[in-house]
Amino acid sequence: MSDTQALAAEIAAIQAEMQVKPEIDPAAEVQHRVDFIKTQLLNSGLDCLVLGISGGVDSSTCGRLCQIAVDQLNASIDEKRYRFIAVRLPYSVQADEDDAQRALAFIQPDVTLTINVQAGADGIHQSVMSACADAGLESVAESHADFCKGNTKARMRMAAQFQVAGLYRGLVPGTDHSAENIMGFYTKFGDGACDLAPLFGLSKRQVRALADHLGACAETVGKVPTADLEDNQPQLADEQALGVTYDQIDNFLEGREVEADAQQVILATYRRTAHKREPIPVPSA
Ligand SMILES: Nc1ncnc2c1ncn2[C@@H]1O[C@H](COP(=O)(O)OP(=O)(O)OC[C@H]2O[C@@H]([n+]3cccc(C(=O)O)c3)[C@H](O)[C@@H]2O)[C@@H](O)[C@H]1O
Ligand SMILES: Nc1ncnc2c1ncn2[C@@H]1O[C@H](COP(=O)(O)OP(=O)(O)OP(=O)(O)O)[C@@H](O)[C@H]1O
Ligand SMILES: [Mg+2]
Repeated sequence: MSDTQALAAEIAAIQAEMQVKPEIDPAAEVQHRVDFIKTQLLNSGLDCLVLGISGGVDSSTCGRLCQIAVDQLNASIDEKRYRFIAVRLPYSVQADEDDAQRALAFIQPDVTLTINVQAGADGIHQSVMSACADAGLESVAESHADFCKGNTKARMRMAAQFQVAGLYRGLVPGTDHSAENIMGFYTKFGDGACDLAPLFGLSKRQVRALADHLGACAETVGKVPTADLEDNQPQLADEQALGVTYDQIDNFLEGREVEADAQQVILATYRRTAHKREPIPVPSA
């Protein structure tokens, strides 16, 4: 096989793994994913869904799908057994809190909780930093420590959601879709940790199309994606961190033309983050 053929085969395999369709019917995708959520909840024997709502388009869309799913389940048994619990998880005060409130107004969750993750994230960060210093480990650049602390914030959010799920017999959906999945653009065992991933198989623009179909307002549908994890770079746009645009990632996923340099970044990032998509390695028997 020539290098060109090997590259084409690798791209085709990644596209198949990511399961993104070149075109979608948003109404059909909504019902398909609502049915998926209902099946997962029924099969679990549990009673609720617990999801962090940031104000971004991913959690707005996933949250609305969850609320529709529990509404449909309750209607089918004519009883209010199932609930969707939306969780606001600010680190102190969130700069784009207005967007989060807009998202909640769109989702209309059965229950909304607000859990400030600052004390937990700061506590573990400070304990880690002083333990490393006390042990004489070399100091790391302030920017790198802040980046790592950002991942701790994501893991605090994960811990909070799973505690609520434990308390009230719930599942934790995740908001990872294929444009994030291909780039490994999530915190391992942070927002990447979930019981089900209803948005998988969608590109970012397809997530926006579902949000629009569901009736989200233009601000939510078009909101600039941000992980907003770093103290030193608040509201950093994902596209700046990724080095490619979501349009370029979506074009790759949907099998459209992609500029050569963007394709290189996508492939290199996919390979580097393979460990996040693999099962945990174990020794052979
Ligand atoms: N080759 C390898 N084989 C097995 N494991 C490997 C490994 N390389 C790293 N690891 C492990 O993985 C860890 C690194 O992964 P991780 O902790 O995730 O950290 P990392 O991938 O470095 O950072 C997460 C990235 O995702 C972004 N993010 C996070 C959360 C939400 C969003 C969003 O879109 O909103 C984006 C965040 O801004 C950042 O750019 C290492 O510390 C190590 O434990
Ligand atoms: N401040 C927050 N409050 C509640 N949940 C949060 C918060 N920040 C992140 N999350 C959770 O972590 C998930 C991953 O964040 P991510 O930024 O990828 O999604 P988003 O904010 O919904 O959309 P976008 O990627 O467009 O910003 C969110 O979907 C949400 O479930
Ligand atoms: Mg976000």
